[in-house]
Amino acid sequence: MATSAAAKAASIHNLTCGTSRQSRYETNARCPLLPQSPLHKADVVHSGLKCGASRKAVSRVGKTVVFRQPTCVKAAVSTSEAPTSTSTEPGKVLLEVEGLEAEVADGGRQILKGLNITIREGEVHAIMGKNGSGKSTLSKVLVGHPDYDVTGGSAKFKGKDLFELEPEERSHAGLFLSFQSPVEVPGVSNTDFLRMAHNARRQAQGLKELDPLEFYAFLTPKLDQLKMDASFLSRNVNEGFSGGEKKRNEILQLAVLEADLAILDEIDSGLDIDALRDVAEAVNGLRKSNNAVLLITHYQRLLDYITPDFVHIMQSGRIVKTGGKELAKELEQGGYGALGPM
Ligand SMILES: Nc1ncnc2c1ncn2[C@@H]1O[C@H](COP(=O)(O)OP(=O)(O)OP(=O)(O)O)[C@@H](O)[C@H]1O
Repeated sequence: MATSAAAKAASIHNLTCGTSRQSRYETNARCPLLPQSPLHKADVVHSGLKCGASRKAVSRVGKTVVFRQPTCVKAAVSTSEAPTSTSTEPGKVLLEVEGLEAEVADGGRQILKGLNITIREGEVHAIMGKNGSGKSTLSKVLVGHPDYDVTGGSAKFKGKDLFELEPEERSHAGLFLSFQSPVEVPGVSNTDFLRMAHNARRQAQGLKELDPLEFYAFLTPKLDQLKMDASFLSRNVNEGFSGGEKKRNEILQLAVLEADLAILDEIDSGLDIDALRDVAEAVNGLRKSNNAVLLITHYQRLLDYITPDFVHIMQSGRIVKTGGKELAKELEQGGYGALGPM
C-alpha cells in the first residue's frame, strides 16, 4: 500500500471524526491524517473526510483529529446540462429551513433568530445583508460548524433532518460550503486532498474509489474550466495561494465534489475582474437541473454573472425580505435604506 497522504487517508477516512458538535472542545490537537498540521478548530468543519481518531480516543488521549472542510463527491461534472431555473415546474425541495435559531456555542449570544428559507433543485438563491446580519453563521450552522449550537427550528436536506447528520455526512449527502476565508492545510497536496475527498464520497455512495491516474484524468478538465495551472495540484492545499487562487481552489473542490447544494460564501471577495468572471462561469458550468446554489454576497457584480432566482435580505438573524434579481439592483442603487422598512 502506498504511504502517501492520500493512501493513508483512504485507509482511515471511514473512522469517526472528532469534529462533531459534541466534540468541538477536543479539537486542539493534531490530526493523524495531517500530523504536521495544526488544526483549524473553527474553520475546518465541513469535512467529507473523517478523522482517524474517534471522539472517545480524542478525549482520552487529549489529542487528535483532523478534518478539513471539503467535500462531497460525485463523478464527472457535466457542463452541458442546462439549469432549470427557467422551467415553470418547481424543482424538488433540496433544503427546507424553518424557524432556525442558533447561538454561539457554550451559551453565547443568539445569532440566528427564526430563519426560514426553501431551496429547490435548479434554483440560485442569493443572500445579502449588512455586515454582522448572520449570513456566514447561517452557512456554517448548515454544514455543522462546531462553533454554533442550534437552539430552535429545523432544517431538512433532501428530506433528511440535517441536524441529525455529522458534518461529514452532510458533505457526503451533497452539501458543500465554500468558506469566506479558505484555510490552508500544510503537508497535504491539493491533488491528494481532492482525491481523498472525492473518494470519501464515492465510498459513502458505494462506488469504487478512483486511483491516482483515474482521478487525474477526472480532474484535468476541471482545472481547464477554472483556468487553473496544473502546478496548483502539487502544492499544499491553499498554502501560499493568493486570495483569488484560494477562491478558485474552492470552486475546484466544488467541481470535484459536484455537490447538490453549493453554499458559496462571498466567493467574489478578493477576485479581480477576470477571476470573478472565470469563477462565475465555472459555477454556472456546474449548474444542473438537480442541483442548486446559495450565494452569499454583498454586491450585485457577482449576480451579473450568476443570475439569482431569489434574492433574500438578511437582518438580525432573519430573512426579512425576498424578491427577484431586481432586489439586488435596487439595493446596489440605493443601499439598504432604499428597501424601506423591513
Ligand atoms: N463564533 C462566534 N463567536 C462570537 N460571535 C460570533 C461568532 N460567529 C459570529 N458571531 C457574531 O455574529 C454576528 C453575525 O456574524 P456573521 O459572520 O454571521 O455575519 P455576516 O452577515 O456574515 O457578516 P459579514 O457580511 O461581515 O461577513 C456578528 O456580530 C459576529 O460577530
